[in-house]
Amino acid sequence: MDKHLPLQHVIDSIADLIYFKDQQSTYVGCNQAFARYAGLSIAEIVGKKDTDLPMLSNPELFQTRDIQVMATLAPLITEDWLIHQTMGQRLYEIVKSPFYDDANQLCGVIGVGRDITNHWRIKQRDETRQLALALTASQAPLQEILDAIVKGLEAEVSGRLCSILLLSDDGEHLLCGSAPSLPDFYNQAVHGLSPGIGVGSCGTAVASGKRVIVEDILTHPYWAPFKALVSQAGLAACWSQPIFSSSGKVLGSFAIYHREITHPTLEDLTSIEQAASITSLAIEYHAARLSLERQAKTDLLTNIGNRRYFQEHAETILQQHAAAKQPIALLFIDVDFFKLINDMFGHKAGDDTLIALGKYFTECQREQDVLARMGGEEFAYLLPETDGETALAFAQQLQAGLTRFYDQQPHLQAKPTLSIGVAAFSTGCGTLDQLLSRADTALYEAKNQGRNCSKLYLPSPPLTQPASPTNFLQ
Ligand SMILES: Nc1nc2c(ncn2[C@@H]2O[C@H](COP(=O)(O)OP(=O)(O)OP(=O)(O)O)[C@@H](O)[C@H]2O)c(=O)[nH]1
Repeated sequence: MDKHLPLQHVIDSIADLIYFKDQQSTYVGCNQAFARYAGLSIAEIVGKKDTDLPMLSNPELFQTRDIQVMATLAPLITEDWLIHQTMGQRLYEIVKSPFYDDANQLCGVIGVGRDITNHWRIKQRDETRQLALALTASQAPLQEILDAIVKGLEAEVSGRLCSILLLSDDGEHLLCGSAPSLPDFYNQAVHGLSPGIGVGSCGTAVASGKRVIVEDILTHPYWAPFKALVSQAGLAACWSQPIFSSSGKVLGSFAIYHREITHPTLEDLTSIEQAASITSLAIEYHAARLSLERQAKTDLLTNIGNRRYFQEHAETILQQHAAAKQPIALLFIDVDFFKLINDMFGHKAGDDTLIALGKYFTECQREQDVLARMGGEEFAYLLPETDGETALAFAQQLQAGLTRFYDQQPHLQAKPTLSIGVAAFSTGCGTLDQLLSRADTALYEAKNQGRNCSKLYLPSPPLTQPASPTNFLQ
């Protein structure tokens, strides 16, 4: 090997960008990599200043740094975005050092720039992942987590617009999960579309379970039905990755759009895959949490709300009624002689009766009512915007309709009657405990009166006459 290779030949073999400037910040030389990046020849670069080069968005800053390096005689390391004609913006770590001639006199600045875009993108993606995990662990709303993932992916590469579409539970529709940078009219048009081959990149990705790369939307058959829409939104490319659950079910799609016709790099493909995988984790965790919450508030036997569910809802509704001074009522329902059913037919028959009653109460429930199994053979209804008399009428209807319901349940061995205590606050004012306690008092009265009836709690009237021995004698 030639020990005296010319310097130019040596530096041309280096992939980093290398350049030399004189004390006036005028280029005196560079390597081929630098010239290629600038889109000029080395000869064209020599004699130019930073302001003459197309790759710098802030050339004045670069010249100021040259002056700083020459004044301090110390190297300066910075990270800067440079504009590339075809690759867009790239992040470079630039090391500027003072440059000395043969006589060891300062004669300018030498700079070496290394492309650290991919390294930065990985770091950026890792931060997005950490943020999404932290938000998920802190039980943040799903919307907030999806927005964080989308914004993190957008920040990775300038010009990207990301979106998450979620597949509805019935698998029939695409629902907008997060797309903060896409125009509202576009999101509204996509929301509710049915996935299918040829329904844009995302509809196709969801339907096929495969990644769909469309580099030029306007010429691609998958986008034919949406040309006017994407033109209006100014979108040119869309790469879409299906989001899979841990069991392999498609949950939706993660998409990256560009405003110019754009081919994905390997790094882009890794990026979209990782975004889809962290999105899947957030969606599944959220669904598991919702399911746990639902289970914690559901009575396992009858599948209606339990006491915890009732209390949470009732407290809030009561407060709203008190503020609006609206009437509100409560029905406390107890199955008559239920112990006898267990004793005569066995526990399973008792369970079947409770399940059937849960179904009956659900059928009779109005949309605004809160129904729950309070424990054992006790059920309750909270009846918003209902006064005592109306609630009593509803309780009586429940009892009257029961025979018809039982007629449709031939499998039931035991068909017991109900006793119902009714209580109401005419202006919504009072605590839930007070309302429950009054309904319980009324229920006690119904039981005492022979069961199979409803009683409305009436506060005892104040005594107008003191009791006298004559009264007792009567
Ligand atoms: N099968 C079944 N029985 C239950 C369940 N929960 C509570 N029970 C039974 O329900 C019965 C309630 O009995 P009691 O409170 O004495 O009331 P009752 O027999 O309905 O009599 P009255 O309320 O006075 O009409 C008890 O025997 C409990 O064991 C359940 O989930 N399934």
